[in-house]
Amino acid sequence: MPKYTLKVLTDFASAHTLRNYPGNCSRLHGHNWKVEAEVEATVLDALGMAVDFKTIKSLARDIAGELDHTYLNDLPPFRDVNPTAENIAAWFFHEMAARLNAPGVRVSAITLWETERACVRYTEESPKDTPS
Ligand SMILES: Nc1nc2c(c(=O)[nH]1)N=C([C@H](O)[C@H](O)COP(=O)(O)OP(=O)(O)OP(=O)(O)O)CN2
Ligand SMILES: [Zn+2]
Repeated sequence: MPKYTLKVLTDFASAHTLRNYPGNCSRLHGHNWKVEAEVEATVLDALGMAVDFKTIKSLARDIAGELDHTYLNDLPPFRDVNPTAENIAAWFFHEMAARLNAPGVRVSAITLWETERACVRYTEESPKDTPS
């Protein structure tokens, strides 16, 4: 079966502190975060598109916009959850999945670059991928 993986890029700038971190990342500092959002589909529409890039760019930008120029620790999702790259990527994935309303298309991965040298890629295994 064919599989199309589409990827769009966006970014945001925000500050955070890592609670209980044994080092200087527990101090206030900021990053220019980069987000790679991937969605996958197995079928194309009559135009030959899995989903319009404009649709997924707009979604990714809207979600990134909620984080842009904020202090992440103050936002509801990160008041009790440390705003690590891992937790931000997972939150972004779930926000994107909840808002993507295109038949036969699903969010497959969010890669979040915290610096130019470090990123996390968040995915979710479907039950059929899990060994029994
Ligand atoms: N697994 C994770 N490790 C770290 C995270 C994280 O979210 N997940 N976050 C941090 C800090 O936020 C920190 O700001 C990152 O700093 P660092 O990796 O030290 O980046 P630098 O570019 O400043 O440092 P170099 O050592 O020069 O690469 C830390 N770890
Ligand atoms: Zn940091």
